[in-house]
Amino acid sequence: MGHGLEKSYPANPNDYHLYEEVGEGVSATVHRALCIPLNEIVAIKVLDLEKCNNDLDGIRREVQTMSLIDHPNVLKAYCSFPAGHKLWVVMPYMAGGSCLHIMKFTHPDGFEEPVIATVLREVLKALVYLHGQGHIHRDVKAGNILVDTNGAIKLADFGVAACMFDTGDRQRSRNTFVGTPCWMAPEVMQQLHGYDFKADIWSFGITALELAHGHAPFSKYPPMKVLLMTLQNAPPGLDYERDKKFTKSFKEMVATCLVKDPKKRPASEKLLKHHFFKHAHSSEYLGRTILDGLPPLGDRFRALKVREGDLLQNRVDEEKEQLSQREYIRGISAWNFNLEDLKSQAALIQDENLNPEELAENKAINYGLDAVGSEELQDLRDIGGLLVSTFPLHPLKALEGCFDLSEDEAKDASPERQIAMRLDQKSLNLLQQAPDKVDVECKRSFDENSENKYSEPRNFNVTGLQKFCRGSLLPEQMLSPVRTNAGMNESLIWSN
Ligand SMILES: Nc1ncnc2c1ncn2[C@@H]1O[C@H](COP(=O)(O)OP(=O)(O)OP(=O)(O)O)[C@@H](O)[C@H]1O
Repeated sequence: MGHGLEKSYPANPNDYHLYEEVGEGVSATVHRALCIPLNEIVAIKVLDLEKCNNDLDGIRREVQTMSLIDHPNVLKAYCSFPAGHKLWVVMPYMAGGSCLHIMKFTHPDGFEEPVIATVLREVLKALVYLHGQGHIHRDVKAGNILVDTNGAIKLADFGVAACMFDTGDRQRSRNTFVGTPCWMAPEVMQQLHGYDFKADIWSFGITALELAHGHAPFSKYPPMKVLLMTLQNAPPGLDYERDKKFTKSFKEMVATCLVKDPKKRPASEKLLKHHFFKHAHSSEYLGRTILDGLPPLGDRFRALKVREGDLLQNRVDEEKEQLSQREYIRGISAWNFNLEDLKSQAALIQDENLNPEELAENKAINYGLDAVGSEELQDLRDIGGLLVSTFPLHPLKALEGCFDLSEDEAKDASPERQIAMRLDQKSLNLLQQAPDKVDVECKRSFDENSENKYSEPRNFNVTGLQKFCRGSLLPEQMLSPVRTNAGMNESLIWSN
C-alpha cells in the first residue's frame, strides 16, 4: 500500500514471456505471463487499440488511474506500455479466473449462498473504496470478479473499461455502451438525467442474481429485449417459491439493490452493513469450496472456448434451418405481421425470476402466443397491430443511445422492427410539431407504416397512444402496461 519497497515492473515487452491465453473480452485478450527480471507470474491484458477505437494517450491516462488504485479487492495495473498496435497492461495473475468462468465450469446453476455472501462482501468492499474515491465502476458482473489462487477476490476491469468505452466527453456525447445490457441500471439505459454510483448498486444486485442462478436475468434475450424488459417489467429478484433454498435475508438484500429509483437504493457503505453479509466467510473458505479440484485456468479457458464454439455452430445451423422455414411461412402467409417470429420470440422467454404477477404481465407483453386458437386469430391480429405500433417505438430510440446500431443492422432488422424504425423516425419528427398534432399524426403514422391488412385493434386506446407518442425518451410510467379486458381479449394500454 503505497510504500517505497514496491517492486518495479518493467515497461518493456521483451521483459515478459507470454504464455497461454486465459481470458478474452470485447477488445482484449488476457494471457498468463512471466515477468522475467522479477521471475514472477503475472497476467497481461493485450488491448487491441484498433478495436478500442480510442487514442493511446486516453487509454494510458486511464491505466495510470488504474495503477493508482490501491485496495486489496480492486485489481490494479502494475504498469502498461504499447507493444506494436497493442497496449499491454500488466496485472496480478488471478489463477482462479472469473466467477463467471468458475460457474460455467463447475457451477452452471450458480453458487451456494455462503459462497455468494463471501464473494459479494468482497466486491462490495471494492465498491465502497471506489465510490469513496469518486469512481463509478460501471461494469460490475461475475465476469469481472476475479479469484486468486488463495480464494481472494478482486474486482477487475476498472479504468480500462471506462477508457475504452466511455472516456470523458465521448461518454457524455455519444452515450455509447458496448456489450449486453443485462447488468445496466434503468437510469443508465434511459439516459435522461445521467446516473451516479447507484448504477453500480443495481449491477451489484444483478450480479447477485447471476451468482445465484449461474446467469444474469434476461441473459438469453437480445439486447433490445433486455432493454425493454428492464424498463417495463418489475425489477428482477429472487422468487419466493422458485428460490426456496435462499434465505430471506439474501432475498431482501437483492431487493434493496434492484429498486428502479436510484435514490432509493442504498449506498455501498450502507449496503455492506446488511445482515446478509454476516454469512460471509474467509477467502480460504472460497479456496476450499469453489477452487478445489479445478484444472489450471488456461485449460479451462480452452475447454470453454471449444464448448462455446460448438454451441455457437449448432445455433447457427438451427437458425439457418429456422430462417428457411420462416421464409417459407412468409411466402405462404397473407399477413405482413409475422406470427412465427413473434411466437419464437415469446418461446424464448422462460420468465425466470418473475413472480406470478410479473409472469402474467410478461405473458401479456409477449401476447400469449402459445395459446392460439383459430377463433382467436382476430385477437392476435389486434394484438399484433398494437405490437407493431407500440413495441419498439421509444425503446428503439433508447437503444440508439445505448448501442451503436449500424445501418446494416437496421437493414437486417425484421419487418416488424423496420416498421418500428420508420415509425420511430416519424414520431421524432412529430415531436418537433405542435403537441395536439402529434396524436392524430401518430395514429396516421401507425396506419401508414404498419401496412396492415387487418383491422385496427379493438382495444386500441387513442388516449393511451397519445401518452405514448408524446412521451420523452422512455419515461417509466408510460412503459407500464395495464390490462383492460380479461382473457385472450386482454390488451395493453399505456397508462401513467
Ligand atoms: N488478472 C487476471 N488474471 C486472470 N484472468 C484474468 C485477469 N484479468 C482478466 N482475466 C480474464 O480475462 C477475461 C477478460 O478480461 P477483461 O474483462 O478485462 O477484458 P475486457 O475486454 O475488458 O472484457 P469485457 O469488457 O467483456 O468485460 C476476464 O473475464 C477474466 O476471465
